[in-house]
Amino acid sequence: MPRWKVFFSQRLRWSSSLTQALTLFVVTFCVILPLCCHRLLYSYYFFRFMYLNSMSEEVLQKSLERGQDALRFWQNSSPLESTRFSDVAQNPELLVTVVTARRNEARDFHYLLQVMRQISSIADSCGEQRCAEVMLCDVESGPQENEDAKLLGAHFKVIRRSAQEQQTDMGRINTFEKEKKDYVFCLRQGWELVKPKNMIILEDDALPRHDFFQVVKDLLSRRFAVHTLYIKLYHPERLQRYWNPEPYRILEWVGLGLVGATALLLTIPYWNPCSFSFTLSATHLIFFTLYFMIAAELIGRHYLLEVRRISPQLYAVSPATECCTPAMLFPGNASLRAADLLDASFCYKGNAKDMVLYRMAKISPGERSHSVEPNLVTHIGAFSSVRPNPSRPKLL
Ligand SMILES: CC(=O)N[C@H]1[C@@H](OP(=O)(O)OP(=O)(O)OC[C@H]2O[C@@H](n3ccc(=O)[nH]c3=O)[C@H](O)[C@@H]2O)O[C@H](CO)[C@H](O)[C@@H]1O
Repeated sequence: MPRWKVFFSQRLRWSSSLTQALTLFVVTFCVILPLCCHRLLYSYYFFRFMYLNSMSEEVLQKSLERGQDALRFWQNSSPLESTRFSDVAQNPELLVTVVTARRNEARDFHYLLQVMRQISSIADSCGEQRCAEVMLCDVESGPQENEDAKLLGAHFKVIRRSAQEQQTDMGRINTFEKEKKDYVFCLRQGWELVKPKNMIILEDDALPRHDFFQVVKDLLSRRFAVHTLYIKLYHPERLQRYWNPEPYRILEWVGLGLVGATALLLTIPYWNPCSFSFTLSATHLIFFTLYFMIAAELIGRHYLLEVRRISPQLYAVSPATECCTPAMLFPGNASLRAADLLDASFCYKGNAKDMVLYRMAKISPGERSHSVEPNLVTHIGAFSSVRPNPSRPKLL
């Protein structure tokens, strides 16, 4: 064949491959995904300007209704029905301590009542024995009392920081140091009172999911748990993206792309509807790996993680991420070690207890910390009790 013919046929092949690739990208990323994902809150395609306000209002409204329901539930339930919770057994396999303070701005939402109602309804989900002993740790220090904690006093064991201790804190330390001291108090009291084999500390706006105890049980049966200072059971959804500085996520991302690309290239000859001229080659593998990686990030890693809920064994464990402590599992006597580490640091704005714990675990010899994904609790606290709030908080 003359050289000019070879040249042109090569150019034609290249340009046809390029056109196919471009068409695929445009159709996927500019048509199909925007159509499918524009209502997904944690997707890059989320139409914030159209849906954020209405979705935020809807979530606030639902939380308010759940709060009012929970209030009626606890007001109407006889203490006798739930004395099973107020008698806390010694040396339980698991103790759940819920840290609570009065929430003036979100009084009507009754976060604590919602959380305790959910815990009481899933506490028997582990088979014959109750999944955990449950305790409340009321750290309210203001002149008004924590009414929700008072109402629950008839159903659960409640421990309180002594008035004298709180007086010492008041006015002398900032909110974040006070929050840390409260947390340390609850960690130590829980341990001293019942000597549990493992402890969970929940913040009063962390609503456990239905499979909470099954997954915790599975985590505790895995070998890594023995050598762990803490396992984070929640990380904010908005920070779950691949494009975040967490090294293990990059591995997961590339792995996902490679698996998707290989599966596609191996199966394409059997179902190729448009007769694309794809064959298994390094260029195609790289192209489709990138294609799947971009798609996964744009759809939102959060939604891919949801698939893991199929079974407790599928929940992923990775090195701990920085932010937030709404739900923390302390295996063995780690709660005492964590209390000591927190006690040794001073908290202030920008250096709250979550950051301190994360950093202390990193620099303390022999200590390791982990996160589990997807989340085991839903964070329902739209209004913070330690930071200023907007009048109508948004979901993002
Ligand atoms: C979802 C999320 O990102 N939550 C984090 C955010 O909390 P938030 O800013 O959302 O504050 P929050 O109102 O959820 O309070 C966190 C916890 O502190 C308790 N509390 C409050 C006031 C007080 O004087 N003493 C006290 O112990 C309160 O009962 C709750 O259990 O920042 C905190 C650190 O500052 C923690 O890292 C929270 O996990």
